[in-house]
Amino acid sequence: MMRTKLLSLVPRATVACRHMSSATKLTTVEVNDKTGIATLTMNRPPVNGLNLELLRDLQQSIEEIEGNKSCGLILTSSNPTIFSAGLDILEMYKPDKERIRAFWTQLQDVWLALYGSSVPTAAAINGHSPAGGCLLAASCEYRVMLPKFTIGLNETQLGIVAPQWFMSTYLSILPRREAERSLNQGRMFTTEEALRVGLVDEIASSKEEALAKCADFIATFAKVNPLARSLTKQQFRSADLQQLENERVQDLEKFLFFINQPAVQKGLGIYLESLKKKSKN
Ligand SMILES: CCCCCCCCCCCCC/C=C/C(=O)SCCNC(=O)CCNC(=O)[C@H](O)C(C)(C)COP(=O)(O)OP(=O)(O)OC[C@H]1O[C@@H](n2cnc3c(N)ncnc32)[C@H](O)[C@@H]1OP(=O)(O)O
Repeated sequence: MMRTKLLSLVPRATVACRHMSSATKLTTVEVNDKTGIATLTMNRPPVNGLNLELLRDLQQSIEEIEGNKSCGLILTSSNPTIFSAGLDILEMYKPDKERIRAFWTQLQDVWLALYGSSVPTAAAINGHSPAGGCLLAASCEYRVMLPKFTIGLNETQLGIVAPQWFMSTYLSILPRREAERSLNQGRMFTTEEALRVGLVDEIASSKEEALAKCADFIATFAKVNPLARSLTKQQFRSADLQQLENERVQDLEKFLFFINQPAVQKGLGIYLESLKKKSKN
């Protein structure tokens, strides 16, 4: 907060972008002084796996952006080929009892903050975006993706089940038939396929272009009354948000029960091994 206040004293002409949060975190926030748009970058090598710490930083950054009166939020990644590999499977495989509770609760918080954000949101998807990575992108209002990557909710391929609020997020973008079929299949879409079904809105040839297209989308609201816009967005999303708010505890217990099933643990172990083998080849 102190940092933000001090930065606001710096004459505007001298800085094009203000770094609002520290690079020691797993996320950074940069606010463009010209457009007022905040870019939130995930930075957890090697694959932006969503572990407890990255989720905490994501939530703090979203709150920071909500609090600093930014005109919009663009979510992206510092990794040139991976937006996010989704939930860090190591959080769910042979989990620590207390930590896994905190982890899932934090994921719920991030989704509530991002899906329910009062500012316009867009994702510059500059790399692969499976499962939890897709959830983050899909929680935004607009998506621009680079070619030759993949995106989708692939949970069933791992022998796990996307909970109701993952499904609601998909349903806020895709026609019901497409959402149901691709979730059942655990389908990963190529960039071109994602554009065709409407999972992404545009394709860009570079990260810079993706960020610019996201900024253009956010700029479409420049002349719209911000309160009217955000209350309208809230009305569209409130049923989904309320459902998770009302069922948070049950959702956590369902997750814990499911993830601790021996068959699920065995499946996650095999999947992790296959990822490790692949990375060694
Ligand atoms: C009645 C109804 C009941 C309902 C109940 C509901 C209960 C809820 C159940 C649980 C729901 C959970 C929802 C889960 C969501 C998820 O997000 S699960 C995660 C899914 N993610 C993936 O499948 C992606 C896996 N990764 C990849 O496909 C690739 O890594 C990549 C992202 C395409 C990148 O490829 P590449 O650049 O080639 O990198 P790699 O060499 O593959 O990986 C580098 C190292 O990173 C490790 N790694 C990759 N992904 C993950 C990950 N998600 N978690 C942990 N670690 C990961 C990989 O193993 C490599 O590690 P090293 O070998 O040690 O280098």
